Amino acid sequence: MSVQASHPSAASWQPPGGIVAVDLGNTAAKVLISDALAGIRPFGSDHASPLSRSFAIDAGPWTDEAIDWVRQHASAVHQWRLASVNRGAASRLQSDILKRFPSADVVRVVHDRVPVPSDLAAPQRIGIDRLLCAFAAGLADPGAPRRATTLVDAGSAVTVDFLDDQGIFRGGAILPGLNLQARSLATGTDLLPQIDWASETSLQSPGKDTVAAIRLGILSGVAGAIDRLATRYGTDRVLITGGDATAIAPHLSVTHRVCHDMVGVGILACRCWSPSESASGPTDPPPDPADATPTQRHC
Ligand SMILES: Nc1ncnc2c1ncn2[C@@H]1O[C@H](COP(=O)(O)OP(=O)(O)OP(=O)(O)O)[C@@H](O)[C@H]1O
Ligand SMILES: CC(C)(CO)[C@@H](O)C(=O)NCCC(=O)O
Ligand SMILES: [K+]
Repeated sequence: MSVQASHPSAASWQPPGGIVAVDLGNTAAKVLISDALAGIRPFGSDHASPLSRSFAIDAGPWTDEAIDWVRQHASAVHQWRLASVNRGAASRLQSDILKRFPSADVVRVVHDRVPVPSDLAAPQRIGIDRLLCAFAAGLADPGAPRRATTLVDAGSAVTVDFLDDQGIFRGGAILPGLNLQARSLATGTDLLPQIDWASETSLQSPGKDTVAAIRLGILSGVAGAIDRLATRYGTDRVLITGGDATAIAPHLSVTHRVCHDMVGVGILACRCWSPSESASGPTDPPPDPADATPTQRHC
C-alpha cells in the first residue's frame, strides 16, 4: 500500500467553487453543483437540499438535459469532473459538453486522484464510485474522519463495503440492486410481473399477492444482506447512499444513516486538477496541487 490515507475532514472542508461533479452509474448520472454545498455540512440535515439531480441514462437526450440543467443552476462553471463506472455514458457526456462548450475544462476522476489505500488484489479495477464513497466518508462526522464504516451504495448494483478505522478500503460485497432483481424475475419467468417500486412504499409481510411477495423478497434480501455484512465487518457506523437508499433504509435493523450524494461529494473533495491536464486523466507524474490554478471557464 503506497497511498497514505488522507480522508477529508468534516471540521475543515469547504467545497471548491464552480465545480460540477458528475457521478455516472449504469442507470443514472447524478450531477452536483459545488456552490450548492457552500456553507452547509455534507451529509448533515441541511444537505437534503443541495443542488443535485439524477438523470436517467437512457436512449433520450439525457446529456443535453443535464447540461441545460447545469447552465440554469450554476452561475459559473470552472470545471466538470466526471467519475464513471459506465464507459459509454462518460464518453457521450464528455463529448456533448465539449461540442457545446469547446473550451470547457472536463476531467475524468481516475483512481490515482482518490487517496484511499486498499488491500485489494487489483486496486485499479475497483469501481471509482466505491472508492469515492469511501473517501467521502471522512466528511460524515466532524472530528472523526477515520472510523470503521460499512458503506452501502444502493444503485443498479448494491455495494456493501468495509472501510477500516485506519481509512483503508478492505473490500466488500456486490449484489444486484432492487430494479435489476425485479427485472430478472420478470424476464426469467412466465408468470411474474415487472413491479414498480415507486407505486408502493409499505411492505406486507408475508406478501398476500404476487407483487407484495416480490417486493418483500427483494427488499428483505438486500436489507438482510446489509445487516449481516455490517455485523460481520464489525463496524460501528453504517452509511447508505445511492438512488435506492431511501427505499432500503427503513427495512434495515442495523443503525444507519442515509447520506445523499456521497459519490458526488467525494468527487468535489478529491484533489484539484491543473487546467492543463487532459480529459483522459493525469499524466505521469501527477502535478503538485500547489501548481493548480483553475482557469475561469464559463459555460
Ligand atoms: N432520475 C432517476 N433516474 C433513474 N433512477 C432513479 C432516479 N431517481 C431515483 N432513481 C432510483 O435510483 C436507482 C438508481 O440508483 P443510482 O443512480 O444510485 O444507480 P447507479 O449509480 O446508476 O448504479 P450503479 O452505480 O450501481 O451502476 C434506480 O434503480 C431508481 O430506483
Ligand atoms: C459495482 C458497481 C457496478 C457499482 O456501481 C461499480 O462499482 C463497478 O462497476 N465496479 C467495478 C468492479 C468492482 O468494483 O470490483
Ligand atoms: K453508484
